[in-house]
Amino acid sequence: MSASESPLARGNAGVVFAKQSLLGSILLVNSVGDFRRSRAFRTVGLFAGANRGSGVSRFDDEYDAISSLSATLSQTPRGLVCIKSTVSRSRPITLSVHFIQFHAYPFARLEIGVADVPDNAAVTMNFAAAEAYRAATIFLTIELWDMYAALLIERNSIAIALPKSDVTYYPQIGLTRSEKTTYYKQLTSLPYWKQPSLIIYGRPTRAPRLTCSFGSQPNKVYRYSGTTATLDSVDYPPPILHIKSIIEKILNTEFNFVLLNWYKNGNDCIGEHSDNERELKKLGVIACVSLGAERNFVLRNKVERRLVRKLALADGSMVVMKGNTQANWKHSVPREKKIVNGRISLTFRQLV
Ligand SMILES: O=C(O)CCC(=O)C(=O)O
Ligand SMILES: [Fe+2]
Repeated sequence: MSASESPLARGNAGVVFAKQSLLGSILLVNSVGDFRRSRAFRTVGLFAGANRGSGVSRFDDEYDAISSLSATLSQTPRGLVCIKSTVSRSRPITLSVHFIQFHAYPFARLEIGVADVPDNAAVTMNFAAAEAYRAATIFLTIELWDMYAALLIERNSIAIALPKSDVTYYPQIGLTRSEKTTYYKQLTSLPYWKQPSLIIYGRPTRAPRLTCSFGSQPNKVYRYSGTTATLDSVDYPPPILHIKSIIEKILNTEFNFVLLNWYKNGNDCIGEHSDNERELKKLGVIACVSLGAERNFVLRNKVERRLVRKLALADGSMVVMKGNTQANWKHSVPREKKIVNGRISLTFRQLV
């Protein structure tokens, strides 16, 4: 079907379901046919395709190449519900159809299946058969996709074995390559960045990095190292909202404050400290998402000073500190003169 024949172009295809999910916007259209790229119909598709095997993968790295979307929604024997979705692309390649089957309410067991089908394989969207349970099923399925994504991200996480601490490294939180670069760019162009002044050993000092902060409660202030982070805005900029919603799903917790650090190059850094201010919830969670250049994150035991663990924080990764980590360990992002590119860290916190 050529683009001009596309149902969307003819205006007779409608969105039957759209939801912002852990994986981006999920969209089902009520007709098989060409899927035209437009702002209103952003990301389509789930999991299949290019980065298969890398954990959570999505189409949008390649979505210029996507030409059509179709999906099958059907109830299989034995009460299984199965959803298949496939996206055809302009380039002839083998597509993957990924489907989830859940065996029994309330989904004691979740099975993920992957099968390759030839490009442009005829796939029907059988809404007639699906009508009765369509809405509920789609909703549940998307919840399941989210669970699956969280599961994959969780499965790929690395518990950092350090005494008296609870530190986990998530190599990727599921952002696409293009999200990582656009979010970095969008965040660097925020108007709020400033160089905080800190009191270090009683002396006022300019911090070797830029910061800004956002939170849900306008009157909250957050003091650290002798400075006060007042909220720059109670409106989280869109990239932060997206990242916040992703990590809240992965970690199954909520954050009401985020402090951003922008290290313009390897000369910028943050000295050893622990985040144990009284404004922070006792034994709360601090989740630190990285965008941009890879930097080392160094944990050092407060008593056994030679006990040190260095983590390289990749673009799109997250390190999570919980429990008594702050009580027993300090962390820093040391100067690394050779690094020319910038990095932003988003440190999500829980203020009381
Ligand atoms: O940039 C980082 O990864 C760490 C930032 C940090 O420790 C903080 O803001 O408290
Ligand atoms: Fe910190």
